[in-house]
Amino acid sequence: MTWSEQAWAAIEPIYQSITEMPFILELQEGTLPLEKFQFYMIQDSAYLEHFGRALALIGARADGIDDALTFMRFGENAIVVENALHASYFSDFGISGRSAMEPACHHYVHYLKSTAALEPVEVAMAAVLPCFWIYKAVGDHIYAGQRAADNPYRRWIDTYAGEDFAASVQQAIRSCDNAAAAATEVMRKRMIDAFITASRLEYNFWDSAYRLVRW
Ligand SMILES: Cc1ncc(CN)c(N)n1
Repeated sequence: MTWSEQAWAAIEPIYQSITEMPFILELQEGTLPLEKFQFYMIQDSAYLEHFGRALALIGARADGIDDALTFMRFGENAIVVENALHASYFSDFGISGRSAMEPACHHYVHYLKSTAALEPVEVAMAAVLPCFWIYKAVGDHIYAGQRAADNPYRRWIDTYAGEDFAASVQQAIRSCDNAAAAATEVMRKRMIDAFITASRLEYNFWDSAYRLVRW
């Protein structure tokens, strides 16, 4: 079993819970209240900036030049491309300006940045992997099950179910598998733990948006 197969098996129950969350079910149906999507988008815009910074830091700390380039590009992509998507969503969904991070976003961002700065780089790579892999799996899941022809959230769904994102996800999985193959058993276990923690924080992020959790 590869490290990534083991890691996914470890978060399978978390992933199942994510697919059953009201936020995801209502996004798929197109019935998610606008206020909850706006809350999510505003928080996600802040998240993406700091996610990008964490990725660039992992790139700077990566052992090989290929991983360095890969993660620096991921970092650039998170900030430039996804922020641009959010900018257009902001006008489509009547959101203006930026706002402070609420607890779930704050917790997730600071977990990723402290892991990227202070933990071994392979653990940091594993910590950012759910941000790729879970979004791809959820995007595909929603895409496959959607019925509403006029779903207002269609563009969000298409982004994460799309081919461009799929290529980045495969690359992120490969980097983790390569790092794990060269690591000790103890380090592989630490990588799995980081993957599980970040998956829980993905769950929290959607759950808090649905419940509009503020400080
Ligand atoms: C919270 C979160 N996690 C992951 C992704 C996908 N990059 C995102 N946009 N937002």
